[in-house]
Amino acid sequence: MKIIVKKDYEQVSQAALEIMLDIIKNKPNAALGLATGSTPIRLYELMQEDHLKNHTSYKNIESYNLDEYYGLSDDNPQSYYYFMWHHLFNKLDIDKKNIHVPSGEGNIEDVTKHYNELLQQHPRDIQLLGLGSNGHIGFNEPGTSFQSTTHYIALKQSTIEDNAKLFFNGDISAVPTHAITMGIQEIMDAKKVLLLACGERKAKAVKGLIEGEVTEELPASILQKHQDAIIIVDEAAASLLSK
Ligand SMILES: O=P(O)(O)OC[C@H]1O[C@](O)(CO)[C@@H](O)[C@@H]1O
Repeated sequence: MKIIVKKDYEQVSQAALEIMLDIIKNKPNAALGLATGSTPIRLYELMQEDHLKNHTSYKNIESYNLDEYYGLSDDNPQSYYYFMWHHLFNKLDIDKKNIHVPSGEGNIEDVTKHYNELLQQHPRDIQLLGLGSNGHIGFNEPGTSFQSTTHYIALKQSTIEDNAKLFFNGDISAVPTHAITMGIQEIMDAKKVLLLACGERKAKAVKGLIEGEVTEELPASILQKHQDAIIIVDEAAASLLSK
């Protein structure tokens, strides 16, 4: 694992941009594993700015998102599909048919089977990740098997509380209690993994991820075993690291 500590959120986002652009420019048909949450928002803005200024092409880029709330349709402003359009895709020249987000509706078995098959057929060149304050990646909550593939999961109360900030007026009662998430095995299948974490609230999970034992109780710790994982954190998120 390569650990990069940057001063603040802006510098974390700039460093992440360089890594993303390196892939996109060198492989115009790259498959990107993308994430939601508040952390990648600035990175996505920078990608949009770069596209408008430098015309980096996304015409043949494919995207595969980590997760979706169960019970929300694509056009629900609180869905992750909508989030991705709003924060990233709307300003890129990406082909709509190359955008993939697990469906938050329909028969759970069908939805998970379909996404599993899709991921098997399209290995990701990079997987971008945020980090839950409880150490989750995607919506793989503590206790999820490292062998998991796409599945339906009940969100922990702490995740519901953390994520309420992205809902209208921070309304916790509006946050769905379940989600469909890419599994840990599928995250590990990506050629490169890029995890971003900022703020003091993430410091404990960052310490566990980097210095703790590899355990299903802290899902992100599995990244210690990935052959090309890059962790970029700001000083606040790095504050509990011993070196
Ligand atoms: O970046 P934030 O807002 O702290 O949130 C991270 C969250 O986003 C996600 O990446 C959603 O997929 C989860 O891993 C986590 O719940």
